[in-house]
Amino acid sequence: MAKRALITGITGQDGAYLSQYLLEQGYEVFGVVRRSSHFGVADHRLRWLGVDKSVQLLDGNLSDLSSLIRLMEQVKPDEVYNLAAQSFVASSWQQPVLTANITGVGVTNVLEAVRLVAPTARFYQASSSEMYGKIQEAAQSETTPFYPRSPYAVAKLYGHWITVNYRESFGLHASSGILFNHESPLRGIEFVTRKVTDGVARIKLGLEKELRLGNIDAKRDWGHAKDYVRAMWLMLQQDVADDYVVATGTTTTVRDMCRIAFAHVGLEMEGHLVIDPAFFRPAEVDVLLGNPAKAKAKLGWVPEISLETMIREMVDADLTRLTRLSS
Ligand SMILES: C[C@H]1O[C@H](OP(=O)(O)OP(=O)(O)OC[C@H]2O[C@@H](n3cnc4c(=O)[nH]c(N)nc43)[C@H](O)[C@@H]2O)[C@@H](O)[C@@H](O)C1=O
Repeated sequence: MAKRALITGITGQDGAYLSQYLLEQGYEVFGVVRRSSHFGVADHRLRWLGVDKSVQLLDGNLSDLSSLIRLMEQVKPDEVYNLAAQSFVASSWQQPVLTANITGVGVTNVLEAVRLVAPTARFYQASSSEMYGKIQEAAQSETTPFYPRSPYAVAKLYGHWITVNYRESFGLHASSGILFNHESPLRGIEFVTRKVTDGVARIKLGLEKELRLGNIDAKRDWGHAKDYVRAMWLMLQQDVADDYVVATGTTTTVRDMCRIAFAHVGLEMEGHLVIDPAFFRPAEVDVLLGNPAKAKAKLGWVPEISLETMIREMVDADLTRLTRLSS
């Protein structure tokens, strides 16, 4: 019998790559999709990977416990991956209550549905390196204290601890992956890597002249989403549920990431980059650097795709996309 996986946030970047990975492993994949008047375009990432016809999309919402209970009854999942969230840090200052309700309390709704209907299912929570915020240790591991710096990070911290609590209170097989930034050609355009690769492609094609960014001194530990969804799956294959940092162990400034993108198309960054105060945040996370030693030792997980390779792949994908659009 094929294993059954239920993914919240299936239409996002990680949902799409995780679906592809699980289908390759022979899983039946079900995804929770919130209703929207744009339903027809919601699955564009799944289509990009060619897996849209192989997954089953079901109507549900993290803020509606009854919908999640019904989905658990219908799907009877072996594994549940909670990837849904309001995930854009900058927006969390504009929509702090929605972010708390979905990114934070939404986790409890999924956990409750699992506990009530599918208590033997294995559960994965998408926790975030943003929880480290104002860092308390140079390289952040599972034991580093948290110090969130945005409504998003505060909500993720709640989601993280409620996952730990349900594991300890009810014996659920609930694991939390503390994932550092992970990107790909399927990344949303509002996040800095994709904004840069799309902007560089537009400048190369003569569609734009400049790229406007905020704090380019910020440093992030960037990996590839394709590598990171493998770590999610590995966590749920362990006998005992636990929490793991997933990162590359290398940190790079936004400036240097940007330079890689411009260099790939043979352009100088200096003549095109404009610093725009509109993109600065009320409170910034200056630097993140993950220590993935535990994931390596216990899961045998190592990232395979470098930042340079990923940024080049993203620029090439944006060039192709924009060329197709303008022809
Ligand atoms: C792990 C974590 O990873 C992501 O959160 P993020 O790190 O906030 O990602 P980002 O790409 O929006 O910003 C990265 C850095 O880049 C700086 N930056 C400069 N100029 C612009 C700019 O123009 N746009 C943006 N977006 N950022 C800019 C910005 O100030 C920040 O320091 C999410 O997936 C989140 O869900 C998550 O969990």
